[in-house]
Amino acid sequence: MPSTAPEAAGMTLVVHVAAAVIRGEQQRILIARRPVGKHQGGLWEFPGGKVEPGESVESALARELLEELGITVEAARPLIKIRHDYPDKSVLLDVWEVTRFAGHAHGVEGQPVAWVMPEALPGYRFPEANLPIINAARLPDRYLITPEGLTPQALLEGLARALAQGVRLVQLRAPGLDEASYRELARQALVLCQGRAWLMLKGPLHWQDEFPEAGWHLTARQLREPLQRRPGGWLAASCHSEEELRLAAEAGVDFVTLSPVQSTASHPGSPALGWEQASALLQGCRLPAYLLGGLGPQMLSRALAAGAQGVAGIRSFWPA
Ligand SMILES: Nc1nc2c([nH]c(=O)n2[C@@H]2O[C@H](COP(=O)(O)OP(=O)(O)OP(=O)(O)O)[C@@H](O)[C@H]2O)c(=O)[nH]1
Ligand SMILES: [Mg+2]
Repeated sequence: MPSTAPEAAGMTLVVHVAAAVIRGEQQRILIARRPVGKHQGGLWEFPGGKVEPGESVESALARELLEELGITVEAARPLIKIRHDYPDKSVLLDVWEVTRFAGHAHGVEGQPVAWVMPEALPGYRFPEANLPIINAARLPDRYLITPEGLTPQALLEGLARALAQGVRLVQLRAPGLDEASYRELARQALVLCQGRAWLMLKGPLHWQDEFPEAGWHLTARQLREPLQRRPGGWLAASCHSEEELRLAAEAGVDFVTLSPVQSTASHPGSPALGWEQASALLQGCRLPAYLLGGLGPQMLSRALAAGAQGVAGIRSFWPA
């Protein structure tokens, strides 16, 4: 698709930028240092540059990475799009994950480059717009939500199987359990997940202090309550509308689920968004978002094309 960059959105000129999260060995990611004197100079960045008029974002990405790093892109997929207003400039960062490339990556323009582990990214200074990119680069493309109606024992057994299959992000959802049983289950699940996957818990925010290693997944209702963000684990939220996506962004959550994309057995009463509306909502959302609701792993490429971080699932992701 031809680019409209720089595009006029109302009165604001938005500079369309193609940027790359380049994966190398051991999942390391290439970052480069912006020359002092340039916009956001001296900070680290994901390599890339402006999309030229008439150029597609994929061509721009390939051209910029050849110019700046001397590499040829062989495989890439959309990761996240971030619209950001700096005091002096508005950008649309169109970020792609480069999963395969040829050539030896080096700073062609003399800029320092570094291959860093995803979890080390938060230790580098990036431009203000980049935080969601860092989160998107660290998060996996599948988010498992545990099915309801299972005993704690069955939940732990299923969780162990899911971890063995490589699941890296899990939400412990067990609405049928009383509070004490849920908290006990959470403690055991955290032990299972340690060093293998991130565990997201649900419940009142004052429980968080009991589970410092856990992430927290807020309900849409909790998004409307006063929120105290704690340092440490991930903070996520369940969103179903444009308003909730906006509240999540304002609350500073790290990622969201957007649901229901299709109608599901677990939530029969909720009207589905459908793919078209889900994609439209993602266009306006700067946070990594997992699509949820009647989707399975086979819908991953469609979700990525719609602008999602990936797919979240309950039954379809639960190991048999
Ligand atoms: N490449 C890149 N640009 C970023 C990032 N984050 C961010 O805010 N930007 C902003 O996006 C714009 C694109 O910048 P660029 O300087 O790379 O563009 P370019 O390669 O075409 O450079 P040029 O202006 O020297 O031709 C800049 O205003 C920059 O500050 C990032 O992670 N990577
Ligand atoms: Mg550049």
